Amino acid sequence: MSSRIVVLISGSGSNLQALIDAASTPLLPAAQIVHVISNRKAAYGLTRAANATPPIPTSYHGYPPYKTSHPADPRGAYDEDLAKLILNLPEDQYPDLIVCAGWMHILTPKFLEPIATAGIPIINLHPALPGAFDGAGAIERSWEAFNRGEIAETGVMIHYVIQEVDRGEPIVVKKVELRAGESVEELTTRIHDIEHVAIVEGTKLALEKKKTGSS
Ligand SMILES: Nc1nc2c(c(=O)[nH]1)N[C@@H](CN(C=O)c1ccc(C(=O)N[C@@H](CCC(=O)O)C(=O)O)cc1)CN2
Ligand SMILES: NCC(=O)N[C@@H]1O[C@H](COP(=O)([O-])[O-])[C@@H](O)[C@H]1O
Repeated sequence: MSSRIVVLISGSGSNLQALIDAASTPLLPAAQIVHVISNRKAAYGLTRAANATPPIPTSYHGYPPYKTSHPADPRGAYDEDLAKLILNLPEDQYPDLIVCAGWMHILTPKFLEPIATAGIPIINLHPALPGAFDGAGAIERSWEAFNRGEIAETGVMIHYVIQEVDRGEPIVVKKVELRAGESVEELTTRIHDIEHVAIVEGTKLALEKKKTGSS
């Protein structure tokens, strides 16, 4: 029986593509990407899902309308509906695991709590080492810190998602050495290549941990 993975994206989807390519191979055995959700309509990751064989169902769940429809708590209402979207997926798309793969939206308890109640772990890819450069723009900030002489290495991690952003238990941590004279673009390319390996490894481990009850 294949494990079912729902992937949340916001952009190009190169990490989603790594998961698509690895699913049901020895890199990620007995697993399938069953649904992709983007908070940005133009995310190329939605095209990657549509172009997969077989095509992967997708949803666009945009935030802007909630600013007017729910002025008191747009983020909470958005997150509540995102949880309902996932929990109401048909049986063959109901996830064993949710993977944030370049998902650029901070998730509140209005999402985290119903998903936790349903027993669905959430993991996230973050291009930094545990406890460093939490939040968006981590690659750029680590490059700047290196060039200020503050750090000598950065990294990529896959971690469980908790309310405190990027502070969930790490599953995979890969260190990345920083190189004098390297541009931020060159560093970004190196880090992206490492991300594509880490996200497959982390997803495999998270599914194994769920099966053995150790997550
Ligand atoms: N509760 C949690 N939510 C999220 C986590 C997490 O660990 N706990 N991980 C992030 C992913 N992420 C870094 O890995 C991250 C992404 C985006 C942001 C952020 O500041 N987002 C802004 C909007 C930015 C934009 O739209 O460009 C926001 O949500 O207001 C921080 C961290 C996913 N969520
Ligand atoms: N805090 C999370 C974060 O910053 N994630 C970043 O989003 C990119 C998504 O790329 P992709 O859409 O090509 O997978 C990733 O490369 C990662 O560095």
